[in-house]
Amino acid sequence: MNRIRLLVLNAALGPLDYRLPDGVGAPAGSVVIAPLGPRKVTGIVWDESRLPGEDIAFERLRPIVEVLPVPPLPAALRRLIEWTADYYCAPLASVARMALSSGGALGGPATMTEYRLSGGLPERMTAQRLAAIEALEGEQGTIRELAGIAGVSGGVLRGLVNQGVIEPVTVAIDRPYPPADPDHAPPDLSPEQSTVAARLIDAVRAGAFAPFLLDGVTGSGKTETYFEPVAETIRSGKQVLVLLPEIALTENFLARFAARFGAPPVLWHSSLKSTERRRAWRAIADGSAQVVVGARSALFLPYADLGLIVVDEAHEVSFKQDDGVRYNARDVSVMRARFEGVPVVLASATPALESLHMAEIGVYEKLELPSRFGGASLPKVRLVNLTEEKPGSQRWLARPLVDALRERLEKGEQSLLFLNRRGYAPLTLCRNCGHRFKCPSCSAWLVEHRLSARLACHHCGFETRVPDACPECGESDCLVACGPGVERIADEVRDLFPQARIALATSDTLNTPERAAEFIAQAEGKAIDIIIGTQLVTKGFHFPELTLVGVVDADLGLEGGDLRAAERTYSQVAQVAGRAGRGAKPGEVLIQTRHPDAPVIAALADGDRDAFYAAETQGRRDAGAPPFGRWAAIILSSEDEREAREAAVRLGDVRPRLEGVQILGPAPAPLALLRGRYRYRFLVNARRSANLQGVLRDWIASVNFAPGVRVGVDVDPYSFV
Ligand SMILES: Nc1ncnc2c1ncn2[C@@H]1O[C@H](COP(=O)(O)OP(=O)(O)OP(=O)(O)O)[C@@H](O)[C@H]1O
Ligand SMILES: [Zn+2]
Repeated sequence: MNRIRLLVLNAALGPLDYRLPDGVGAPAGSVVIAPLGPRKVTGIVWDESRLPGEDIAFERLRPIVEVLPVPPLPAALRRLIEWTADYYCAPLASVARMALSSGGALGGPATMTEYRLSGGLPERMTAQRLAAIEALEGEQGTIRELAGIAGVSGGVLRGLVNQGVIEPVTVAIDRPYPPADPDHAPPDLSPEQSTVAARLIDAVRAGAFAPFLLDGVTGSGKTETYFEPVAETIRSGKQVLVLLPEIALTENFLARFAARFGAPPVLWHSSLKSTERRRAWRAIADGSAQVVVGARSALFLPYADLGLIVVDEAHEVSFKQDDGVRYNARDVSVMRARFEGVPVVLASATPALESLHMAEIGVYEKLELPSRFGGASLPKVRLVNLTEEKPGSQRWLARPLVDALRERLEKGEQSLLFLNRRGYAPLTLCRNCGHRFKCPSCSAWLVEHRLSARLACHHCGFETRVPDACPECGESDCLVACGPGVERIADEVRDLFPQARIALATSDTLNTPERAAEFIAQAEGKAIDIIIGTQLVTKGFHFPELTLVGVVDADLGLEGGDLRAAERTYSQVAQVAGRAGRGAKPGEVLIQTRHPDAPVIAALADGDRDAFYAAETQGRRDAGAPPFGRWAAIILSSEDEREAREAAVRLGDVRPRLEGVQILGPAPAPLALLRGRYRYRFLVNARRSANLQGVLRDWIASVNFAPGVRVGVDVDPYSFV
């Protein structure tokens, strides 16, 4: 049959049928270009039975324009796309788009011109030319790259090209990646690690769906351990996907990976250059990319032959995507493994409650690494009660923490201060008239960044110079910073210890892989005494000389009515605490708090993870919260506040009244204005047995919204703003 059904990559369009020109084959999954009115669209040939469409007579169908030269998306990936769209109430096209996230790659193989020495000599030899020719011996690259190597201008080299001294060569753009060697440098695993590795290797060999929770304390060597099943997968010729929560972590990971396997893995993240993105996409799709390390967006790529998925730091909230398709990469990973029929490993020292629950009910197999590698012990934790030990005015470090820092400085050991707040101060106001600096397009305060002399909105990216005078009353020298951010803590530390070498580690300072690498090198090389950082430094890093961790404000995360506030606080503090004492010297953790009796703080002080999870589990059970019940949020937004409100009221008027489904709202969202859009919110709490997605879909479909209204559905929401 040369009739095909296309999933067109445009969320506003339904499936469309086309005709295949004679002699053209396009099995399901093929990526094609098709005419649409006067335009052309990209589409994916979809299984007709799974995508109901209109019945249009064959004669009326238009022929497609061409089949793109890429492998068809495999069936397992098509099933994953369907599942994700269905579960997260997202348009199929929006999910499918994530699989085709390199426009360049879809064009097929391409070539470029590189240059190398031809062996000839110039008519007139100059000292500069001679030096360039010597430097380029054995090199090949673009004129730009060669100019860099030879330390001359491109003009000099082009002169040599004209004289035939340097010759052009045509090469494929997508050079193959250097192969990883599974037996390059295997470590000696501890007995504990070996047991876990052996179990995972068995699962790789079995080649069937098997979800694992790798629950190992900080510093237990989870990475070293899961590298063994990675090696086994490479041996079998299949591909591995390792998901990491943050690009800042990848530098560290890449170095360890290269040490173990003799070559770097293939990287995937949103800030890849388009040529790298193209090269990676094609290698993933043709199966030559052995190990892909990426952010959550790597999850939807068209792996030719996946053999294993690892989600490292699986508890991390950044696996949850909060715009576009709102999905949780941790959960979708498990689904992908299921459709692919391969093992998946969720690794963490502080697993999400949902993951632990799955292990408890026997769905995930739990593998444990209960002790640190190499005999290191877990750090001692001490609470600093801020209601008793008050820091001075405009100061945030209490006496015990200052003393502990001093002690480390005297001993030449490293400390880390953690405060999850970028910038200098979260709020700036005018002493004269009380004016507070607000974002013009969000209901949020502007955060002062002193390093860049700016006031910035952390929600929409709006930035403005710090003014000399108050824009409201015109008074100068009257602006006051309220509360601390990491930059302000750094000032305080500088004040206390002028001789200390200090490093700020935030997404503002470590915003490129080079800067992250430099920071790691300095910290490992003992060139830093005190690190002051945000959540960026809470995980993954291994600095053997670091013996003190100070949590500046453990209560910060508990503010705001977030469903997971306690869990997030627990994991953040436990993770950052886990950076202390990983080497030979024991570590100590000081937690500053105003609520030493709050269950989560007490559990952290006692190192009693089980008690914390037990209490948290009970709380969730009582509230019908996940994993015992289900949550979803609906957010209606519009640039016009009245339009948004009216849409919310109309949707509220037709709310379904069903057994086991409770609907709260509409109410203005806590972030009532975001990026210039007014937002109203419903929260839906359903029993596990209810068909939550079906209810949401029918309900939303029953209202015709004004064109300016956007309807966002967030299934299993993390952020309640
Ligand atoms: N078998 C081993 N042989 C040699 N070194 C090891 C071994 N296992 C772990 N290590 C080293 O111990 C340190 C801690 O390991 P790793 O960073 O993998 O721990 P982790 O469990 O991922 O910790 P976290 O959850 O805190 O990030 C690393 O420097 C690692 O190289
Ligand atoms: Zn803003």
